Amino acid sequence: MDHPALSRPDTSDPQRLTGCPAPAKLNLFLHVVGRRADGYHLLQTAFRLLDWGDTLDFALREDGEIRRTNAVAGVPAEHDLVVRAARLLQARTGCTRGADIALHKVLPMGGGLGGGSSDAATTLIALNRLWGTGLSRTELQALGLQLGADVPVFIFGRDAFAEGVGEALQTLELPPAWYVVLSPGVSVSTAEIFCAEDLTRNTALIKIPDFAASTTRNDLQAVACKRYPEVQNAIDWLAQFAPARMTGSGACVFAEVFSADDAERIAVSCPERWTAWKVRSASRHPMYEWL
Ligand SMILES: C[C@@](CO)(OP(=O)(O)O)[C@H](O)COP(=O)(O)OP(=O)(O)OC[C@H]1O[C@@H](n2ccc(N)nc2=O)[C@H](O)[C@@H]1O
Ligand SMILES: Nc1ncnc2c1ncn2[C@@H]1O[C@H](COP(=O)(O)OP(=O)(O)O)[C@@H](O)[C@H]1O
Repeated sequence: MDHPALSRPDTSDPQRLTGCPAPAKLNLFLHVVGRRADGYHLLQTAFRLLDWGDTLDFALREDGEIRRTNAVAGVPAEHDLVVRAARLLQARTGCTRGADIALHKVLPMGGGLGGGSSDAATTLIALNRLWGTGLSRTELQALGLQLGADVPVFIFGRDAFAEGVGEALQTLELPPAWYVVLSPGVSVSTAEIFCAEDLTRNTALIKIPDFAASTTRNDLQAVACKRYPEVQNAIDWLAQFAPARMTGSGACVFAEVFSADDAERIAVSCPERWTAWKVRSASRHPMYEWL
């Protein structure tokens, strides 16, 4: 499937920010290298930002209320990371302003594309500007980590090599690339995959320069494929064209291809029961300069 590229928000009205992008990510590799006492896993992973994602609109409210103004299938407003992010920023800064928030969902949920986390990151960046709360990038990253391990990288705003639970970030300089991203039509719970008895949790540490050359993998892939055979089927199908692997805890799988034309050709030949997208990398978050 084709999709519009992400654009920059409209900032012409000081009372609102419309068309704020929330890009997807891929985990180019993901190694589980240990486990913390609280059960969270220590990782090494490479995050790649994509020129594809959700968009959000924010309108200032002076009464302090946080309202999501549209329905989102499968995500009640009170559970939405967007609403939780807005409340967290209020609590952290003592801000008495509120917002109406519209979330235009494009990314498949439970896909390992980080959609919910990116929505939350965009909310923190946008409201920090709309409310004039003035937190720095580092402060927002720390706040975002309270919402989920994947939130900080979207505030960091660049391709990154990540350690810790995904919050210790170093910039990665990667050449532009085209990908085919394929959703095998199942939604995978991140917690379910990390809790699995059969997950390998002791992969040896690598150094950043080894990343391209070394044999990396996604340690979560075998676990997800065992529980969701369609993920393995999707990898096998995509691997006919280029090396294919799962992103994050799944369910989406991806392959880097040589050109936009190759991506298009492969995406349109995807079996009907799945959905495939032609996607370009984005080396920076479109709102990177706001922090
Ligand atoms: C696997 C990754 C790779 O980028 O992405 P997704 O597949 O979710 O996109 C992330 O580590 C997911 O980050 P995120 O989706 O924010 O996870 P969180 O909400 O913080 O955690 C959900 C659950 O996953 C487990 N979890 C998550 C991250 C981590 N480093 N170790 C864990 O054990 C915990 O059981 C936690 O309760
Ligand atoms: N704004 C949001 N967008 C998507 N999912 C959300 C959102 N807020 C909360 N969630 C919850 O988070 C779960 C996983 O979200 P998502 O980020 O799409 O997947 P993943 O973590 O696999 O990348 C969803 O199934 C949903 O229950």
